[in-house]
Amino acid sequence: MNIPLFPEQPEEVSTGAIWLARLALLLSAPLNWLSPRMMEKILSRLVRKYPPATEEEVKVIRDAVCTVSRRCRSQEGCLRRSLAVAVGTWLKRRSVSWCTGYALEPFRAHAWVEVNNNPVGEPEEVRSYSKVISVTNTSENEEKSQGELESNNSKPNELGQEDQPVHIPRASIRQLFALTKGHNLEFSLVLILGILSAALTLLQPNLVADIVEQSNTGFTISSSLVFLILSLTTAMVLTTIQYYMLQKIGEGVVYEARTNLISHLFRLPIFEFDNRSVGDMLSRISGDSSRLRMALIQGTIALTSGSFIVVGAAIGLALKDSFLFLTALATILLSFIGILFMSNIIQKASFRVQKELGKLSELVERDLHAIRTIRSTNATSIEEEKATQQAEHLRKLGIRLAKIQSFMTPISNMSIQICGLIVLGIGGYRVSMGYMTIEDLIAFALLLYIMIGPVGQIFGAFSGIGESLGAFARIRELLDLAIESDYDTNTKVTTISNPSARKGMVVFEKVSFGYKKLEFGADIAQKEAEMILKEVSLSAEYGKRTAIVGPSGAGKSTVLQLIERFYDPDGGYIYVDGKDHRSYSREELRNLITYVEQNAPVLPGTLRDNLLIGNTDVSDQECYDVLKEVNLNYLIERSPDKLDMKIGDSGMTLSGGERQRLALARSLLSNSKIVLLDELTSNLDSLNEVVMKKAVDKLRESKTVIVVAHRLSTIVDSDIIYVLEHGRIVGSGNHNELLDKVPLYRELAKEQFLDKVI
Ligand SMILES: Nc1ncnc2c1ncn2[C@@H]1O[C@H](COP(=O)(O)OP(=O)(O)OP(=O)(O)O)[C@@H](O)[C@H]1O
Repeated sequence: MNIPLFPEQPEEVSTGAIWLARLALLLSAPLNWLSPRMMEKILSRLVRKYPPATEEEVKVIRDAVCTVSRRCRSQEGCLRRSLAVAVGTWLKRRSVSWCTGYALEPFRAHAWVEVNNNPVGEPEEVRSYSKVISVTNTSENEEKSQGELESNNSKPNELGQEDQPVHIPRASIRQLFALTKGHNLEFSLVLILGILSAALTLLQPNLVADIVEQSNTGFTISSSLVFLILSLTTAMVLTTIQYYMLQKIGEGVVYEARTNLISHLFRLPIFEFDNRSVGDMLSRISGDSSRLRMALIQGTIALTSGSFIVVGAAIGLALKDSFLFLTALATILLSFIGILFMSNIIQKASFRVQKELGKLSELVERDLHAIRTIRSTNATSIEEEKATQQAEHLRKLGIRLAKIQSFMTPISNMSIQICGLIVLGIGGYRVSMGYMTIEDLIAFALLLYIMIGPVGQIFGAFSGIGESLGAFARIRELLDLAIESDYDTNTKVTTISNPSARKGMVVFEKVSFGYKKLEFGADIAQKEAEMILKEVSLSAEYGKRTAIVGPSGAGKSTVLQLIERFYDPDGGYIYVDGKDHRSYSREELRNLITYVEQNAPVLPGTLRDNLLIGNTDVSDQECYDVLKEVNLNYLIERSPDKLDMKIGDSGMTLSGGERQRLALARSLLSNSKIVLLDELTSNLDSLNEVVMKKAVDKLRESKTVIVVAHRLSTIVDSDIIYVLEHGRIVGSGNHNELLDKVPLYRELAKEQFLDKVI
């Protein structure tokens, strides 16, 4: 859902208002970078003196701002527009209130303008925003502040249809260099060093000219010679320091990009992982992040010392002969346009290389995970062939990129040579016509020579920046995805309460869900074929064991994933511990629940690490006790490292059954009220199955336990069993009741020789 924060088709306004809006947008632009509290301070200072605007006046400015600024479907957009309206009214010596707030869904934050506490022309929905900041137009005392915008000014995440990822995402140089924000001091130092070394370099031709002039009278150690040596060595030292500092900044930027990406990936909604490959994500963290360094170093050198030398030499050239200078400039500009065009192609080619590299990582990573299956099925050569083909494809793309890049150097060299030839040709002509002296032409050529290196540097930087922008675009593609909490709601969302959903219970009320996201406003009834769960109603009580059984693919694990809020239902309600489960923050909700996944994955690390995931407040003795309870005590007995014994990557050194028992041990240690166990006994022998049943029974005493199982022997004595078929509940009751009235259950029981009443 997109709330029209401001009208997308504003009313027509006068040209004067449009210009006022442009000015207001320009003046308010720097405010966009400030924290909401700072904005609040500045705006309240601005508006304090002036009388309040009328709603009509504000609407005119608002429509003008909406006409000038194109879109407003994000936090950033509404901030920009509402600030501009506030500044626009101030320019007209009027004032308004400026507010920001939280929306329940789908936006995290919103900003708007109020007159006499009424949002101007906003739809009803805005009233459901919980206000965070309000700057009033009457007195400072009335300024309200209810806390700061949470999660700082992180980039907006839009949820509209328009935001489908484009095929090749683009990133701008500004966005790339914004990564250096935390290194302003170092950057200023690099800039100063750049200016100093450029100044020293520009001095050198004059010093050489002096030395040549003085050498007419024989060689002497003149002050010019001393200065020349000094300027050469000082410039070298300054450049070394400059390079070192840039490398340092580069490392900082790579670190920043990497950590931002990692932290963002950890917070993406689960559905984002359904169609993305882990290998590709990893290559963005490792390869793409490293590529940012190159652009920053090359670009900054070119833009600091390089551009100063170019500007300084250009001024010198223009002073010597402006006509000749303009001719040289025209040739350089022409090749510059060509290079710019090629840099664009490099960016796209580099993006493709990175993307294919991601695919190769994905392929190898997947194979390495399934290495046992690959070996046992003799599929090594086939998989190797696939990886080789992908590497070959990558090689071809790399060569294509190299071809484009290698054009850059000859083009820049050729343009420089052409420039030199033109200067000499036209210069010679001008000397012969008496427009300039031969000494001036020599000096001109010398200055041009000094300029050549930095011009080449600048051209080269475009190639490097193009490549880094390709990599940065891939990083941004992930960073621009909304994180899980963006879809969060707050306590005010509590909608309908269900009297039967009491404390400690998990209740499903007509829950429908499909993995394929429905368009906004789509009728669920008409999309039944796409639904994995269809109007599922069930309830799991505290102190009882609730089982869900059914054929493979019926939707059993999906039920558990909805309770965890990995996905949100398309219809119906879920109540957890007496409340609509959307009324909790995800963190609160997950604190209430322990979830043991189907394959009981184990994190790489020690036995202790795995027992204490999410719950560090556990003593060693408790760990030993719980391991004994699940019959895993032999693990610590056979290893001298005890709880610190290492478990291989993904628990490879444990058997499937041991992993399941370890997962159960973890849930026995947790303090959560609700335990969800998905196929916990699939890998167990009958002895260990009995041990597990006992442990689950112990859990049931103080928790709500929901068990998903194929093997009916593990759940026949559950308090209530739900039978799920094709996403629908086809029966519920205890084992005996189900045998009697649900044919599917009877069939399942018969297959497992459990069709006897117990
Ligand atoms: N992330 C996903 N994206 C799309 N479809 C999915 C996803 N996860 C599961 N499905 C589909 O949803 C259906 C129900 O899956 P679910 O894992 O809930 O079944 P299940 O009853 O637990 O099966 P099993 O007993 O084999 O584990 C299946 O058809 C499955 O293919």
